[in-house]
Amino acid sequence: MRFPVRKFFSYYKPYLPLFLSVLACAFIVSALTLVFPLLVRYITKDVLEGDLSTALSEVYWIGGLMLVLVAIQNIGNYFVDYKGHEIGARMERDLRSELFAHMQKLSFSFYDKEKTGQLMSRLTNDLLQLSELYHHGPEDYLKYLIRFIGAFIILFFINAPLTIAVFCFLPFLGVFSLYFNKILNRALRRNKERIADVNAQVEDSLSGIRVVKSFTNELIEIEKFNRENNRFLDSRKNTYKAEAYFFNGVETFIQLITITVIIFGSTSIVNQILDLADLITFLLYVSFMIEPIQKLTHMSTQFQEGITGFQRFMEIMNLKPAIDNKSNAMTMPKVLGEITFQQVSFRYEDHLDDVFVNLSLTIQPGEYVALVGPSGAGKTTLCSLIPRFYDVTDGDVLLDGINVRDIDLQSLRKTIGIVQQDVYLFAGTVMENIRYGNPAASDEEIIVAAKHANADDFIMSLPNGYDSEIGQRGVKLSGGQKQRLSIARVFLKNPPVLILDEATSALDYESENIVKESLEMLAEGRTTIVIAHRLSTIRNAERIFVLTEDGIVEQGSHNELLARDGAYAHLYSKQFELQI
Ligand SMILES: Nc1ncnc2c1ncn2[C@@H]1O[C@H](COP(=O)(O)OP(=O)(O)OP(=O)(O)O)[C@@H](O)[C@H]1O
Repeated sequence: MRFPVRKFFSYYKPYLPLFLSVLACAFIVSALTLVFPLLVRYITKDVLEGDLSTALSEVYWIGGLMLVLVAIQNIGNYFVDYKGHEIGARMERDLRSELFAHMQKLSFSFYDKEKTGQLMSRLTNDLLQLSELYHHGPEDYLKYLIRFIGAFIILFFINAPLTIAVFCFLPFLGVFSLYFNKILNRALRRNKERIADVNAQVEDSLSGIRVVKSFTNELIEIEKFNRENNRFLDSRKNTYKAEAYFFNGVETFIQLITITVIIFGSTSIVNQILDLADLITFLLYVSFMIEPIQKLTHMSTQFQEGITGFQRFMEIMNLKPAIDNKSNAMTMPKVLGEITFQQVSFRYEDHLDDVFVNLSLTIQPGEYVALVGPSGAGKTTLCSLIPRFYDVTDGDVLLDGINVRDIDLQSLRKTIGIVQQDVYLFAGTVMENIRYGNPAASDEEIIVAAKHANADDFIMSLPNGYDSEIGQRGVKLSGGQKQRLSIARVFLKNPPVLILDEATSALDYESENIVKESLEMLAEGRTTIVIAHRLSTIRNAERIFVLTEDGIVEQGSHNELLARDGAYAHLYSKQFELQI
């Protein structure tokens, strides 16, 4: 991936005035640094040429001048350090926010492929060195470039042949640095991938800690973690090896430069081409030239980390959401809730087989229908096409006769409420979790929704009522209680279309009855699609669709389908036998 230079620099835009003042300050500080060896040269020449009384008085005023310069430099450095770092940190914050906002837009198909822990790593670890790069990058390069060019000019005036001898090493040093920067970039990129794998492993193991413990598989998890941790160590070892080659290679060049100056300088003194004061000044300016090389070499790891972090940031930013709004997407006015699948075919990305082909069906506004069929037939998938969690491979899905692809995504998804078997609650209070259904709802509306969902009684029995913390993913609640909170959330959302995907299948008999009651209330006046394995729960559906790998093979009421003695009757009798 080529480094996106323009995009990288675009993040300076909001802070340009402040950043330019930091740069100007860095410029002044660097330029002032160049004056010091000249002052030293001035004094040394006076002392060496024997004019001691003048030298002494000049030492005082030059010393005073140096103090003033040092004070200006330190104030300037304080401003550069503090404000420069602040700007860098702000920019890193901006990138992180932008990445998170972008991730929110990416579609299900993206999340099907990516591991959560790795994405977390991109958001945190990867961006950590960016503030340093944004701050130190331009500022240090400017600072050191000024010193370097300044030192070169002054050196050239002191002794041109010696300066040229010193500069002969630089092209080699340049090629050497470029080569190792490439190797470092690769090594640091691998580091980031490996730490992302470690994060993914932690996320996976800790999210499933209950399963780990119930199977007493802690040792397996520790082994898996250690494997990733060791891979991270290996990649770091490679990075340190590259760094050691690089740093020491640069040091060798620097030593060669110093030795050259000493040998050529000493012979020049012997040949009376150069005096001692010039040689001291020369050595000071050479150190001025060398210091930038050393500093930039040692910072190159940080810079490269920032660069690889930015490249990995751009990999995600360049991804377009697989499902997005059309430019002229329409906002739905009042939705009646008619749902039509027209010759719909669907295949998951990277999969060879279609989940269904040429499937057609229509659900009337306000109708209560059930979707049954063997596991893996595609019931959940079919329902996920209505809110466009995935787009059809072929055919159309219509809501009130309008193609869902033509509807603004927010507007479309606002019309659909989903209650699943797998309830996801956020760490926070009961109130906050129900409010998720409608962030603008008042406390009173939330309590009404909870009452409709048969949740008010148990909420009031919690230590802090609606303000009780429910723990990560709602661990402090029972399955039935979590389900009732999720139903309250949908009551609050008040959508005209409802999808109940195995909403009661994980519950015991008593909880199931309470939840069923609230679901029936929720379904009133809405187009409702119920996905159920337990056929006894959908007997009252107006129509039942039987979905198998051959598509919709039957539809009708419970009694009609039993009378037909086909697939549904077969499924039903199988379940009935099992229950006996
Ligand atoms: N995100 C996904 N990526 C790839 N394939 C998937 C994905 N989700 C489901 N599938 C596959 O699509 C097919 C249909 O799955 P789906 O969950 O829709 O079936 P289902 O009828 O709802 O099953 P169940 O009754 O067991 O919940 C299955 O073969 C499944 O493996």
